[in-house]
Amino acid sequence: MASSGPKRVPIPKNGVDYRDKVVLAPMVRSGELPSRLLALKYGADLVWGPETIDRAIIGTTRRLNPHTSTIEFSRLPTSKIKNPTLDPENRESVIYRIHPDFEKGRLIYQVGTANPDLAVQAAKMVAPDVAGIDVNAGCPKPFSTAGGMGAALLKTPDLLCSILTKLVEEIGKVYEIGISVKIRILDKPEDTAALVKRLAATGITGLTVHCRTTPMRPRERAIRGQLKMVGDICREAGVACLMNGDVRSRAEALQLVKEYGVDGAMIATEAEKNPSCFRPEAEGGPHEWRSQWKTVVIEYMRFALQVQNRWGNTKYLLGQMIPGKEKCYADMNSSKCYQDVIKALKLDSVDGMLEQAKTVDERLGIPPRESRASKRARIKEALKSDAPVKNKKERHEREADEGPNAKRVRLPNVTEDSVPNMPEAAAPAALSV
Ligand SMILES: Cc1cc2nc3c(=O)[nH]c(=O)nc-3n(C[C@H](O)[C@H](O)[C@H](O)COP(=O)(O)O)c2cc1C
Repeated sequence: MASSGPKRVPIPKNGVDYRDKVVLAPMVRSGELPSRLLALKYGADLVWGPETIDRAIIGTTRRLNPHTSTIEFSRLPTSKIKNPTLDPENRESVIYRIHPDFEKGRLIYQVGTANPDLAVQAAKMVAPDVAGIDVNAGCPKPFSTAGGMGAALLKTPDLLCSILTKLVEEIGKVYEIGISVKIRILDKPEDTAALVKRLAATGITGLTVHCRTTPMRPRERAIRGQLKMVGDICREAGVACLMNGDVRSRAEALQLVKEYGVDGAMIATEAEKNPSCFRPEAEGGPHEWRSQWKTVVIEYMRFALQVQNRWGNTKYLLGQMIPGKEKCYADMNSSKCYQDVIKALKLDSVDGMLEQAKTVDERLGIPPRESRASKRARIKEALKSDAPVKNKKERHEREADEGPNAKRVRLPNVTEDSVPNMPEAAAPAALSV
């Protein structure tokens, strides 16, 4: 990889060298702990956590969860304050979760901020547990830019530089971890160049450039025309430069890094769908998604259960990883708890996963519920011989099967909603006549 240069900012003792790395991008929702662990398992060199706003992490309580061996930063949800009887370990209150063993030296915390003091306060909360702090200066969403955060910082370079300088002085140097920034390109290359020069002079050790301008939609092709220039400026300043935008695999990343003279690459959307994109070619490269998604999903489920991931997040990620055309996509979508989804994915016979799912449901306080798909299948089964006859042809067919005098008993008012939850084995008997 192109990592030689006239100058190199020294690598902090507890921090990371961003050079020669293919990394998982920061992704709200899609960058929670199980997703990061899976990316690492498949070979990601570093993982970014989802952007977490400074005020969200400030004031949280750090504790080790003995059930999962993870460090959790949590706060009391408002509902819990109103109702003190709620389970004190309610997962919904966890703002950020880290696996101190698996992520050691490889996790970058991304902060959303528009205020140097709050940025430092937030960074102090997690600094002993992470290898670097990254500032989000690229998010175009109104919830970020409205507060002057994310891509809005590209228009206030003085503020962005003061945030980075303060983080370098009060966090980077004190905790000896890396400080970096993630930006987007600006319309004019000369404006991007001027900005990157200023940022690189703040003492940061890494800079990621997302090769899209702020108004560009994710589906628009990344523009790589300014990339070499950004890489050159960073190298001149001794700052590692990661490229981002439309990188789909480790192999492609390595080739692009060479082509554009940057130090590494960051993958987002492809990793969300198929984290095996980080697999080295020597290990077979990425799985072919449409045919082998299940291999990846099984590994994901192992991590989700192991760290007792929030159910809603697990379901969301499964929605990204399972091709929409698969039959089990709909079943997964109607799942209401871990036990449901394990059955929907037909993983009940895999390594005690169903048992584990039961424990996790209990720990997360998710009441056992039957999915719509399973309920529908059960009702269909129970009503099979009693379904109303639609037309003459159907009646003839049925009479041929059962004889004209076959006893036909309709179940009164049995609808999908009126069938109570009951063990599947008990259902047909309860409905038989
Ligand atoms: C679901 C999702 C969430 C994202 N959240 C963040 C975020 O928290 N912080 C950030 O800097 N960028 C975020 N991004 C942008 C990505 O990090 C990345 O810059 C962008 O998707 C381009 O990379 P790609 O072409 O590989 O998808 C997010 C993207 C996606 C798809």
